[in-house]
Amino acid sequence: MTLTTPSSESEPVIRLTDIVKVFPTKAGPSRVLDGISLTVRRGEIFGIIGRSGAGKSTLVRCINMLESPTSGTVLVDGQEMTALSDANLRKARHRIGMVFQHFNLLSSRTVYDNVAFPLEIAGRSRDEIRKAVDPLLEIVGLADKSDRYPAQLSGGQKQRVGIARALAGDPSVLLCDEATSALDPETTQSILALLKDINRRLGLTIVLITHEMAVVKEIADTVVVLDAGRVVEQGPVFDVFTEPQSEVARSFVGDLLNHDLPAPVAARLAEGPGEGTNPLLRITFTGPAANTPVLGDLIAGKGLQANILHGSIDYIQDKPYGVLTVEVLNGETALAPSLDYLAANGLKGEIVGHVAATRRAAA
Ligand SMILES: Nc1ncnc2c1ncn2[C@@H]1O[C@H](COP(=O)(O)OP(=O)(O)OP(=O)(O)O)[C@@H](O)[C@H]1O
Repeated sequence: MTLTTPSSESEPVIRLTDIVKVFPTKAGPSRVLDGISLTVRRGEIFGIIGRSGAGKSTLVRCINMLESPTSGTVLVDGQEMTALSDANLRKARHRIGMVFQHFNLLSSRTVYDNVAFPLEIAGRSRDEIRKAVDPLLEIVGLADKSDRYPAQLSGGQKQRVGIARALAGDPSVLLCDEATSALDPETTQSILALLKDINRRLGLTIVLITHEMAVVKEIADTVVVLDAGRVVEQGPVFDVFTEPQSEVARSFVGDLLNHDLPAPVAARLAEGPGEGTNPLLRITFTGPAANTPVLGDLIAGKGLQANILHGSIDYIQDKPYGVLTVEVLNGETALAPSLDYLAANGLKGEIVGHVAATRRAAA
């Protein structure tokens, strides 16, 4: 096994071009996917996020052709899925593993037999099946539970079986449809860690759809934001988190990174600048600039007198991202040089409002 790191130079493994899906409904045709084009590169974890009804499940089902697009092309591992005969499509699907929100295990089969199932269907011998299944149960940490039935497992253990089963056909791509949505936060963490481990150790490309930005933030390299069947934003997870461009991405990111002012501070917001108010300065730290001793420099070097009101620091793809909101007590003299200092050091400084002053600058 080799450790792999995806990069923008990795070859494309999935390429969707102008995918449209129209469902007939009683109320008339419903255009659920409206011209989606995207590229997933080998070895990356690719997140697709959107609100309920955005078209995520339909899109992911178009990748393995459980749903056939009304128009557009689906290329997986060099094969045009949209042009295959039924027999060749069945073969091509063996190379695409899928993990479901509700596990979809066979209740009358043991853990071992659930994982073995796709290999039985593919006509493998008992010996071949054992050689494939035993290491998979090791990878997902269920080697000691191979004789149990699904009803005797926790939700997280069931999903581990689902993941092992999806890996049984030695897929080149793993599709995860809300794989952690039915799990509690702690179990979610352990399943995400397992997916990340599988991605890194096996170099397996993973596409995961979710409505939770925390999931994307935890493990994805690239993210696409879907809204009403269209891609409204896409890019490296760090970029989408730190500079979201679309309204949908902003609302997902805002919820998670808590940019909003805490209620007691918001209650002090004044209509605008004026007598008896102080400016609120928000400083955003990203990447290497996060290691600059900003506050010390501003206070000691620029004479800033500031009251810290709110702050957080987070790590996205192991890179720090922080936001600090301070009330500036001596804005008339220190604000301009402070903003210049921030700009010169590659940090974002912005005035996000004014609050009724409760303290004045020390003379
Ligand atoms: N077979 C179908 N016939 C008609 N409409 C459908 C069909 N399947 C899905 N839809 C509609 O397509 C839209 C997108 O559904 P989809 O399940 O892809 O969204 P989603 O983003 O995965 O939502 P959720 O997070 O709630 O699962 C919804 O409005 C849904 O009602």
